[in-house]
Amino acid sequence: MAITLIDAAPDAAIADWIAERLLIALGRAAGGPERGGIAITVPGGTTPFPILADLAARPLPWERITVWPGDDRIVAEDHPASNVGRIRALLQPVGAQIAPLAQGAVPPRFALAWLGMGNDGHVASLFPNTDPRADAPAHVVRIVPDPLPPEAPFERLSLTIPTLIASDALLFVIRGADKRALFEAAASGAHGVAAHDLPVGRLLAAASHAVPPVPVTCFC
Ligand SMILES: O=C1O[C@H](COP(=O)(O)O)[C@@H](O)[C@H](O)[C@H]1O
Repeated sequence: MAITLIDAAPDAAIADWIAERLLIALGRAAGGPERGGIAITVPGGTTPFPILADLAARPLPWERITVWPGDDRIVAEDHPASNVGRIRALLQPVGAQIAPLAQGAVPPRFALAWLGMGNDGHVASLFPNTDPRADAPAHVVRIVPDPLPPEAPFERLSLTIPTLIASDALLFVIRGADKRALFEAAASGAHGVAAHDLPVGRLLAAASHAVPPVPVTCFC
């Protein structure tokens, strides 16, 4: 599997990596059918926002970038738990187009699908008990986590594994030794079926089986 693990890096170094990938993707898109535009997806939760703030301060051509949340909590945009509200607050002022999730929406191919991961191995809002599996649709789904995560006890909207692997590259940014161990287990299967069967494991497996395989980088 084409997975590159990069040891815990400061937010600025991760922002450097992302900015470089965005510029490469924008260069490829110039003159293409999307008239030079690209779409990316970014995570919610806590980890991404300092990195997004760093990126927003950089002179990127944000007006050519459409940003989709990878998942969201079903709350008003001005609620502190709204991923799209926090993403919009940072990136709309610098010119990015923001695409709030809507149930049934079909996302574009992403130049970069940036993800976090929960302690339970959830990615986007695909939780172990509620992730649509073999029949996962290629559109945004509504999910009721079971149990509701105490830190954000809301119903969710989420991209699915088929929509996430319709990307040129996957990026994970995760923090902490426990999450790193879980990610490595999911990637290698070394801890058996359980880690592979988590949403993160199934996403990594789908990325590796895609044609061509989707490259994965993890800052962890
Ligand atoms: O609920 C969520 O949690 C995960 C992980 O968040 P973090 O706070 O541990 O970084 C996140 O990736 C997801 O987008 C979010 O909605």
